[in-house]
Amino acid sequence: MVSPCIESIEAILVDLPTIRAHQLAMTVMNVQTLVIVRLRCSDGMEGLGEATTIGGLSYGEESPEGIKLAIDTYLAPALLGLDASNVLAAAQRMNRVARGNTFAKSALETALLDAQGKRLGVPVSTLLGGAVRDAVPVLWTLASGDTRRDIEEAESLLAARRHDTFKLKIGRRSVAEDVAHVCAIKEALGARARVTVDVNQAWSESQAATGIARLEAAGVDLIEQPLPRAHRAGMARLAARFVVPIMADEAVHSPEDAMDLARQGAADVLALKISKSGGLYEVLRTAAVGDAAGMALYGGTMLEGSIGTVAAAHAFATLPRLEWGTELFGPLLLVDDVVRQRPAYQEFSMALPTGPGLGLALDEEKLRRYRRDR
Ligand SMILES: O=C(O)C[C@H]1C=CC(=O)O1
Ligand SMILES: [Mn+2]
Repeated sequence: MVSPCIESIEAILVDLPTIRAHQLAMTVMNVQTLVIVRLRCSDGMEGLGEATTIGGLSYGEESPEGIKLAIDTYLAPALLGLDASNVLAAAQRMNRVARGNTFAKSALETALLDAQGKRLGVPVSTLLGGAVRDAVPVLWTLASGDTRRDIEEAESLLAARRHDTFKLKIGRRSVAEDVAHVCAIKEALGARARVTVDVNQAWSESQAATGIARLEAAGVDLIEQPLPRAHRAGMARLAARFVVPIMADEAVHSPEDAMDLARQGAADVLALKISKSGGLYEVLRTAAVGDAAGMALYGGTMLEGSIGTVAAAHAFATLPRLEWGTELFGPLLLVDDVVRQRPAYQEFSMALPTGPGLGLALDEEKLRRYRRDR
């Protein structure tokens, strides 16, 4: 059998407005930029991939423009001509030509997996060993910046049975203001919803000690990345001090990070993201280390559109234990997308598409409409 080879790779910047302002500790988003990867193979198969960041360069080291540059200039030329059906060999080549740049690598690996799944007529989750669930639980992030509006949003999503867990983005305002905001929302929702917070590294250890004590007393269920990512010893002291679980997000990018966090007792829960890990295989390796160390797992997002979100869902659907569910709501934050059918959300979950590959098809007209270089 002749192996199909990788013939061309395109990285396209797509700008999509959000349904409302999304306020995080480090930025306010009104638009999300998707880097859409289109990978064509010599057997006619086409694979799709996606990478996003949050607020350009304000969240992490990669930006949409930088991801496109890394793909166009370094990663795509290194992949052209390789066997399109050997995803791990392609990943190894990418790691040889570029350090880091995990978001770009994740988008390319996703496109290879999508093409390979279509080639074999099976979903991406089947390529990864098989899905153990056909839907993943999905929470919603309340981040309008306004307490009353957040409560209304939560009430309507609870009534629609779309979400029953809400993550609040804090760390923009003072600890006292943030705590008051969270407590008001938790009090309004009571036992009907789980409430978690994401501080996105914004607190010092003493601010965290004060803030978490109050949030724990108010019944908040989970505290995400309260301290800067390098401050693992501080995270370990917080994890030992409080009963409410502490989750690592920015602090965990790799299996080695997961191992070190486990050794230090610096997190009870790990937020997994295909973008941080550099792809689906690597996020599952990170998950395996955390799981083996007794840490609970959570499927995270970089607020991707449908393509990146569904890719992550295929990986998370294969995890034996996914105690904290996922936050794969990215497509719901966008007014539109570049696929023909967006993933379906109901009964507090997102259903995994069942078609070959990712199970998604590009909407050419929408791609033309929203691409930056139109
Ligand atoms: O977890 C993050 O830090 C990023 C992201 C996930 C949900 C959300 O609203 O922002
Ligand atoms: Mn986070």
